[in-house]
Amino acid sequence: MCKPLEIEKDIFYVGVNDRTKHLFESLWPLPNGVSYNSYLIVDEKVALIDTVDICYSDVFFRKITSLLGDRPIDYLVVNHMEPDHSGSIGLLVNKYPDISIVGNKRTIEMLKGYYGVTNNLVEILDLDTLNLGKYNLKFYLTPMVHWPETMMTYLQEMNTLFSGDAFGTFGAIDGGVLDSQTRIEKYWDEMIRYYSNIVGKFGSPVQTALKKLSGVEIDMICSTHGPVWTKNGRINEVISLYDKLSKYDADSGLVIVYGSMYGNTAELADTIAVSASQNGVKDIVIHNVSKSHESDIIRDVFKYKGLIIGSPTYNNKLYPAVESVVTSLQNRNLKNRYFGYFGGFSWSDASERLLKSFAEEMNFEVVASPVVIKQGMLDEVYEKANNLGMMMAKKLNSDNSK
Ligand SMILES: Cc1cc2nc3c(=O)[nH]c(=O)nc-3n(C[C@H](O)[C@H](O)[C@H](O)COP(=O)(O)O)c2cc1C
Repeated sequence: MCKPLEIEKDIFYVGVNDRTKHLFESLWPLPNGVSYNSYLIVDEKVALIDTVDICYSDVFFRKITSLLGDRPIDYLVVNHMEPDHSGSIGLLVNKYPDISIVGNKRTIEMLKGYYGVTNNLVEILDLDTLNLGKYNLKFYLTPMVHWPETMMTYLQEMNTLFSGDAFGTFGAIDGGVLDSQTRIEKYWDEMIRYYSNIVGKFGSPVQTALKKLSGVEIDMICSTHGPVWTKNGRINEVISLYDKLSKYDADSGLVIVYGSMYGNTAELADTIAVSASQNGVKDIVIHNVSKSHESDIIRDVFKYKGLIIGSPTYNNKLYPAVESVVTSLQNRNLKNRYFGYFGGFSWSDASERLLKSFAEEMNFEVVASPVVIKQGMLDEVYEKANNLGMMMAKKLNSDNSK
């Protein structure tokens, strides 16, 4: 069993890795696993920050015991009640019956609802502090990042922020817990996939939280998933990334998302991409909705400023997997995209109308007329597709030259 790692004086990592689960929230693939992070602060009083998924409680408790022996834990601070972090609370309370559980009003409601825990609760208000001896914890309520009870806990004397799911990423911890101890590049796309799929809807609350914390000196961020971000590592980049994603800002580049049964819509996608490329766009990603996982599509849509969606008409609607992507983007309140669309039909088109109303609802800037094929490809359709690729490239290039 891994011993708890002292990541900073008196702060110990007692989290666990999950390389077994295939789908996080039964939805999102975990090709590199995921970690459930928990931390112990050892002072005159001992505070545990969050717990882990109940499936890993055995390893978790053995880690804690190997560090503390018979010494009790005085406080559990609950930054987030999602069961991948709160799952071991029931067992924790059995093991440490005198432990005080610290949370806000919403946390306390959920503790009762999920685990029937109603004793030894310490309800804190925004900006309250808790003394542990030589260290003090300060609590920042950050509702809807990404649940209503979410809060962050700041260890004042160490400039360390325990941020809950914020700044977290998919990907188990392969040895190095600190970002400075591991090659961090492998986490980058997974962090965007995590943000865009799990937190993506809540750009505005994330912005509110970032503003609230803007005056706070932060040398280390301990989130509940993935590496610990440090001053000697990538903390500034991670904060900037969160800021950018939550503002729905994106890099110059193009995502083309399409569905196709018989190849006509796919051919249009390629034609548009070639035209965009010939007009100078280097970052182009094409996703076939029937093959790419939707979470990868959403990640790339959050990454890039240009978005073009294509769909055949299917039973007078969008192709089902395209409709699913469109709904997911609506759910995530995606903003500020250059948009184009294309489609196909055989007798009565719905794709053009539906993608047009999607663009209007999302307030996207439509860069060119849509391209729609009736049955097979015709020369005039190629021209329109070329035009769409070129107009998208012009938009993206003009941003780059600003
Ligand atoms: C199950 C099914 C339902 C369809 N529904 C419609 C429809 O409602 N209206 C229409 O005009 N075409 C409909 N089509 C025809 C397709 O939209 C058309 O063949 C299109 O070109 C397919 O694009 P693809 O070659 O990219 O697969 C349907 C095709 C299938 C297989």
